[in-house]
Amino acid sequence: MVSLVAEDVGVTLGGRDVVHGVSARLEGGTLVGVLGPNGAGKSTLIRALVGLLPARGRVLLEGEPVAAMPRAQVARTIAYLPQGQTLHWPLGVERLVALGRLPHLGPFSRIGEADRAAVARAMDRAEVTHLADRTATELSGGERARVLLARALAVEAPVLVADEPLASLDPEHQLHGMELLRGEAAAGRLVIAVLHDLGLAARFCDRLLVMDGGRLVADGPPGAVLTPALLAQVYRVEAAFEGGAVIPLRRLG
Ligand SMILES: Nc1ncnc2c1ncn2[C@@H]1O[C@H](COP(=O)(O)OP(=O)(O)OP(=O)(O)O)[C@@H](O)[C@H]1O
Repeated sequence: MVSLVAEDVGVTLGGRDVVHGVSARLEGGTLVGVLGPNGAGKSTLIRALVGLLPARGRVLLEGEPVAAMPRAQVARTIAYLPQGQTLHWPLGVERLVALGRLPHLGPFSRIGEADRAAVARAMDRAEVTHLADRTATELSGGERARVLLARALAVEAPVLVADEPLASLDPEHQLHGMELLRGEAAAGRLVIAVLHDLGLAARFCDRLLVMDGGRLVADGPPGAVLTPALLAQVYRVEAAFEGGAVIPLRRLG
C-alpha cells in the first residue's frame, strides 16, 4: 500500500508560519478528511504534502523525500485537485480531462488507447460523460468541479489529494462525490480531502485530521475526533449530533 508521511512539517508564507510541526503517517486504503476553520492551514499543509511548497521537516512518499523526487514521478503518484480552480482556456471537456494523463506521457508521445480508456473511466465515475463535447469554460460551477475531479481521477494515481472537492456541488453530487472518494480508498488508494461539511466527513471518512491555527490539533476516527468540545474549541460552534450527522446549531461568541 502507498504511504505518505509528514514528519514535523512546517511552512512559512510571506514571513508568517502558517503550518507548524505537523506529523502524520497516511496509508493507502484510507479516506482522510482534513478539517478546520478558514485560514487554519489546510490548503497549505496539503500543498506541502504534494511537494508544491517548500516545507521544513520531511514529507516522504513511498519512503522517499517528495522534495527530491522528479516532478513527473510525483505527478504520476499523487493526483492533486487544487481548491476552486479557474479555467482560462476554452478547452473541450474531454480534452481537459485527458490532461490528467500528461504525467504518463513521454515528451513526444501522444495519448493512446490506454489513456483514452482511463479518461472514459474517470468521466464515467465523475458522472460527466454527458458533458464530453461541451466547452469547459461554459460549464456551471458544479459541472466544472466534477470535470476537474474527473481530470484528477484520470491520473489513476495511488494517491488522490483533493482540496474542497465538494465546493459548489448540490446535495446529490456531494453524496456522489463522497461515495466516489470512498470507492477510491476501497480500491487501495490513499485519498486526502479537505472538507467543510462535518456531517459528510463524519459519515464517509476513515480518519480526520483537524487543523487549527496552523497546527494539527486532532487526528483519529470521526467518532473520536468530532466531539462537542473539539467543535467548540476549533470552530467556535455548538453542534447537535444526531444519527451520525453533525449539525452546527449556534455560534459560541
Ligand atoms: N502566500 C501567502 N502569504 C502569506 N500568507 C498566506 C499565503 N497563503 C496563505 N496564507 C495564509 O496562511 C493561512 C493558511 O491559509 P490556507 O489557505 O492554508 O488556509 P485553509 O485552512 O485552507 O483555509 P480555507 O478554509 O479558508 O480555504 C491563512 O492565514 C492565509 O491567510
